[in-house]
Amino acid sequence: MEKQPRLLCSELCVQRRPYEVILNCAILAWKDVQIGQKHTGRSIYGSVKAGSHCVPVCEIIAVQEKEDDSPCKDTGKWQKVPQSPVDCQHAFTVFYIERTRQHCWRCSNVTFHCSDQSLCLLWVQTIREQLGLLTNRPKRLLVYINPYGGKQRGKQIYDHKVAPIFSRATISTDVIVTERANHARDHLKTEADLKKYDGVVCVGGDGMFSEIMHGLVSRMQRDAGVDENSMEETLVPCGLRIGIIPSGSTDCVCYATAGSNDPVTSALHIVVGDSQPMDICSVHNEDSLLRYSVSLLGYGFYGDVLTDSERKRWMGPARYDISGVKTFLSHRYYEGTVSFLPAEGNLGTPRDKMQCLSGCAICRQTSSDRLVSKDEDSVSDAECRDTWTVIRGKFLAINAASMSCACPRSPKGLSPSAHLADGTTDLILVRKCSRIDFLRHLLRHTNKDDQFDHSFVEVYRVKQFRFTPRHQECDSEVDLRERESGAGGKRFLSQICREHRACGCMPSQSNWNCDGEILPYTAIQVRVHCQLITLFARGIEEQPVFEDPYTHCAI
Ligand SMILES: CCCCCCCCCCCCC/C=C/[C@@H](O)[C@H](CO)NC(=O)CCCCCCCCCCCCCCC
Ligand SMILES: Nc1ncnc2c1ncn2[C@@H]1O[C@H](COP(=O)(O)OP(=O)(O)OP(=O)(O)O)[C@@H](O)[C@H]1O
Ligand SMILES: [Ca+2]
Repeated sequence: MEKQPRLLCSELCVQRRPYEVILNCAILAWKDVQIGQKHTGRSIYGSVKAGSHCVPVCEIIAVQEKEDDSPCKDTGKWQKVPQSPVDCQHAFTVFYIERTRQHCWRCSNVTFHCSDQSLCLLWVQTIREQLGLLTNRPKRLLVYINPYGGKQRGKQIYDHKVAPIFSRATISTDVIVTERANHARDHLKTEADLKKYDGVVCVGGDGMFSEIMHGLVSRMQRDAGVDENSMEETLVPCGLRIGIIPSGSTDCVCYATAGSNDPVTSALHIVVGDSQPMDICSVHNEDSLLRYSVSLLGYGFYGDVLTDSERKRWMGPARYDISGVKTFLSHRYYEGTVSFLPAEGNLGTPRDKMQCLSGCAICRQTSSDRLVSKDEDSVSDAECRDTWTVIRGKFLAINAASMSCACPRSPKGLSPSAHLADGTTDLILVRKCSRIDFLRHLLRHTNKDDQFDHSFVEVYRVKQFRFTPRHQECDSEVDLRERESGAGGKRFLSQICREHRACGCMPSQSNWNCDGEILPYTAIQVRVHCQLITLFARGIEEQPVFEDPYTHCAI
């Protein structure tokens, strides 16, 4: 990293030891002057080895002056801190982000004691000025809490873990505790004065996130006069960022965008004003929009798990495991036709093992391509090229994963290489197979083995897809023939019905699981809308890099 000009450099006391403290516009660093040169290379992430510490300014949460004669933090006793080497009566505390286990962040702090008040004020003022330059940080948030999501701890989590962080960062909030399902969605769609806010936060699970996303996306389209029902329309992106404080049963949107489902980590991503664009699928039946989806659209296995689990909501998160085992044992398969428009260009493949990490090159490339060609994903162009692929078959599961869908149950997710913001979804077709093979496939979602490496599994990266269940294929085929051949159509109809009886299969059908909601139709048409919303997140960070913290702190 290039050396930045110093804004301040002083000798201050930390825990009664003298430290050389430096602030430039990129970092705050402090080094124990007695340990001096002995330190070795180490993490850029504010760790504490060898008496040297370094925190990027963009990861400082706040700075606060300490009252005179307050109890010394280090001893807990009321006392005047010793005068040597510097007088320590005047002090200020810096609150900053510290990385802990597995992508989790914590709010840490350090108190610097100064020789005189003017020096203390200078430090406080200069750090505040630097923080003031970080214009991506939200100042006013609208927060919706679902008190009944997950283990029903949403309110408690917000009050005890999140509100104190927002208040430390001087973020003002309007908080609404929801009173019914769709309360948040409807409020956002019709009532909320969005101009007052820099972002919207939901406290809950994927269902609650879905409410917020539907409210905001619909509001944007309505205000812009865009018809959401039409698949051909280019939707207008949302201006407000969305934060997720996870307290649901699966929390897959939070887990796949932050790397954990930890409420404090999510609150800190909001405070520092992170931005992660995200794709959204619109799901249609004929000329009407059914819903939007950001994570899983699943027919067959995941549809059946969800349908069964809805009757067991009272069990909390365990309902998915019980319904999962039950659905697995029932081993139902479904017939139908899947058609899709494959993704073109350098968008990778679902089996390329290129995980979508923070600053992902594929998603960044997609962003810049979109700036060049605004019309790049227009439906009519694609359809004109007539590149639809059609697959008929018997399936245990048809899944579309617009992101990895990583969650605590499956840390690498349904499609480990799916991208958050590339304008595509990964279509996973699991054909009819034996129970033991299906179990092998499911088990691979929980370990390092490749869940797509089975003869009965196919996976495609697509921009649009359609599904028609077999019984509707018959109907539409009949309709078409009847229309085409007039009276002769009646003969054709009876022939199809005879064939159907002969094959002995009951026209069974499943439901679509759309991000945890059941869709009322089985025949659907889906289109991916690239980067329609932005979250307060940064994607999953790579493991820390090691570097000399004091002089070459990489940021
Ligand atoms: C043997 C162990 C196999 C474990 C396999 C685990 C695979 C888990 C994959 C999870 C993918 C989650 C995708 C996210 C979907 C969310 O938009 C949605 C809303 O929150 N959640 C669900 O639909 C909730 C979906 C929850 C699905 C749970 C499925 C559990 C399957 C258990 C099968 C057990 C077979 C045991 C045989 C003896
Ligand atoms: N006050 C409320 N009363 C009843 N239901 C509500 C209320 N507020 C929100 N909901 C609904 O509760 C449903 C589930 O909420 P949420 O997503 O927070 O938890 P979950 O289902 O346990 O978690 P996940 O979606 O991660 O599996 C959502 O679909 C939401 O619409
Ligand atoms: Ca995607």
